[in-house]
Amino acid sequence: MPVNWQKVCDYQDIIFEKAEGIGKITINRPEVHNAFRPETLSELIDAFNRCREDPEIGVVILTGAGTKAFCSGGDQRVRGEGGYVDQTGVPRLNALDLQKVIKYLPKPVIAMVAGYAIGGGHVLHVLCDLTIAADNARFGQAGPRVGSFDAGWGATMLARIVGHKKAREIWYLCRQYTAQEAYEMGLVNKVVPLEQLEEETIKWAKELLEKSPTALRFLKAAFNADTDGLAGLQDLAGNATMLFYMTEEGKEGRNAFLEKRKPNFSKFPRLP
Ligand SMILES: CC(C)(COP(=O)(O)OP(=O)(O)OC[C@H]1O[C@@H](n2cnc3c(N)ncnc32)[C@H](O)[C@@H]1OP(=O)(O)O)[C@@H](O)C(=O)NCCC(=O)NCCSC(=O)CCC(=O)c1ccccc1C(=O)O
Repeated sequence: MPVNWQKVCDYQDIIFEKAEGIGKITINRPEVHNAFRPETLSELIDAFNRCREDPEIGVVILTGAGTKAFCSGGDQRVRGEGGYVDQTGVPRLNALDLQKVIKYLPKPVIAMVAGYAIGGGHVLHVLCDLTIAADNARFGQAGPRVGSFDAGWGATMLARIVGHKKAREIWYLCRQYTAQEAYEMGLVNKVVPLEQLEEETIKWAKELLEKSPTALRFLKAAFNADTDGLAGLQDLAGNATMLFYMTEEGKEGRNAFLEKRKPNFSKFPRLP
């Protein structure tokens, strides 16, 4: 059954739609294989933040317009000195800000990849929770060929996923890998014929929507905490605080303060 996507709001470089609990964000610059410029990244960050705020959305799909590319990374035409130059003349590296937003969105993000996922575009799919690839997908890094590198999550998360030897090969040699090769190295979750890509991705999204949102939220935070040191722990701990605020024990502390009495925590069990 096809999903009846409804546009959420207007953007210049992206399309943001939602339906049936799923947010779908599409990089819409097919003339440059969906390369991103600073404005694209600002819009993506805005759309992801809206997904975070929207209680109707439980899963987000990130994709690229057309069948030729998911995303080919930074738009080399606007690369200046010190970053990618926006329309006001300011050089930016705001792909890094988008990476944080995807990684810390407390909802699963699925990369739906047809065609090229290259350079900074490849890093985006690496940071998504899951990747569903069409059989025409091609994956790779391009930095050392074009005088760039992502020595943050772009390198280190990739190594966590495919292992150090393979990650070094991918980054140092800038080769491209087929969808099947990416599947075999654990870089994508499923490969399907191009014409089934959206149907299969929606199937995975709906399966996620049947699961406990709090369980998924904590699992995502735990996977982040494993790699992100104190920042990851801060996020995991924030989720724990959110849950604690929902308990009677948590509420007793607040109520006692507001009622100007001593809190009575004696009724709460000290479980083993
Ligand atoms: C993806 C290709 C291998 C596809 O090749 P092919 O099918 O032959 O198509 P083309 O004819 O090359 O491309 C069609 C059309 O698109 C234009 N185009 C493609 N990619 C880009 C791009 N990245 N920027 C600008 N334009 C692009 C291409 O010129 C064609 O247009 P015409 O008008 O027809 O000429 C191949 O396209 C390819 O290799 N593309 C470039 C890949 C690449 O080098 N990407 C950049 C890597 S570096 C990067 O992404 C860093 C950005 C980043 O995220 C980052 C990292 C670390 C810190 C901070 C940041 C940050 O904030 O940005």
